Amino acid sequence: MTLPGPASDDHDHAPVIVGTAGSFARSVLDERHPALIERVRQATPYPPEQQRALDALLEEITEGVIEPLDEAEPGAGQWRDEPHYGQRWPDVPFLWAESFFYRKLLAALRYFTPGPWQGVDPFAPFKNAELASSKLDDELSALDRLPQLPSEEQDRTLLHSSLWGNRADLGFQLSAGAEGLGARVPGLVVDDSAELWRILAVARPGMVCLVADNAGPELLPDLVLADHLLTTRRAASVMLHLKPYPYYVSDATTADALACLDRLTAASGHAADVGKRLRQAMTSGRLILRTHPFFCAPLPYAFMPDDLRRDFSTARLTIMKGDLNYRRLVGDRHWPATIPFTEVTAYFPAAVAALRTLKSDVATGLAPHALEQLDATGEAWRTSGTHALIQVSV
Ligand SMILES: O=P(O)(O)OC[C@H]1O[C@](O)(CO)[C@@H](O)[C@@H]1O
Repeated sequence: MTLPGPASDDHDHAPVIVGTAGSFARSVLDERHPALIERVRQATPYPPEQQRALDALLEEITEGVIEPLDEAEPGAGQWRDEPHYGQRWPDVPFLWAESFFYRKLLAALRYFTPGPWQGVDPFAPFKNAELASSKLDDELSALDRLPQLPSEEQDRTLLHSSLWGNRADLGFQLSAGAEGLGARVPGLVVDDSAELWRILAVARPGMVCLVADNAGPELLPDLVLADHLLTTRRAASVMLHLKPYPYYVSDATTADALACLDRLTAASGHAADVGKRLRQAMTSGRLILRTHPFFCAPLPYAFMPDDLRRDFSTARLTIMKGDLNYRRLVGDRHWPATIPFTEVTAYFPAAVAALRTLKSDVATGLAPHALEQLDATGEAWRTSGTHALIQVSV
């Protein structure tokens, strides 16, 4: 999974994000990852072997250098030729370091090793607690008011619930701590939603790819949006791309998608109707699940493999959810924030939309005056999850 050469000259110009001292990336590596190891230990009574492996991982990420996976680890071959071994974690690309951390965490917990712990999602206790929360009951009941809204308002409401659902990521909440998440800033940093609806307003609807991000409170509104696209005939089918294994704490896997469907069908009113329709859509092939291994790769989408490129190229529109997908879509670099979104996504094989709350340093496609205003606030608008955007490139 070595990063191939730059896709274009532009990729040479903006520095790749690494864990520079004092940076946001560094706080993730130094604070969030050790805290996550502790949370995982507390959530599940792992036996001594796994406890020792967690100790070793903690020591490696805090005091050591990056070590390859053990040769006996299933799938180790895919990570054999990486160029970053022997370096300190903050000194390599942040995107790579985070991705490899999650892979090593799963190796320590024997997630891929045949035996009693194979396939046990270490983040399931957190995901389950979120999905069971009564706050979600209220949000699902609120859907009953949807049919009374004018159709444009329905579109906007469901698109924005899916967008803001992205704040509900458990890794992010780990560092938000007791103060909780800052208040949302209502106006979007960029709003290309009119273009998004225009792309989907065609006589013969096509397939829409929805690249999911977090499970539970984000995936539920994503599924409701998928149902809305199908029922309003903006999409003939929806291909829902999920993670093939647990990743970035709350990222959605197939098990999480099925749990969300159950949560919908077990609700009442409109939510239950959505759940039933989506179950039918799955059995009839109009809601298609995919778990391509590339969704857990430490690479930008510019380096996606041909089969995934084919899926995206046959879609009328691909909707990328969340911050990590955004970093992978535009490249995890210190871009000038005013560089056009269309320029950094020019390699993408068809229309693509990003629905993201801002939770890392990357920003593109901002109008110069918007950037000035944001910087003038003195707030951490890039990383605090208080701001959001909808960007589209055709
Ligand atoms: O769930 P999301 O929106 O992809 O956000 C995950 C984000 O969490 C981080 O891992 C740390 O903030 C980011 O680097 C990443 O982009």
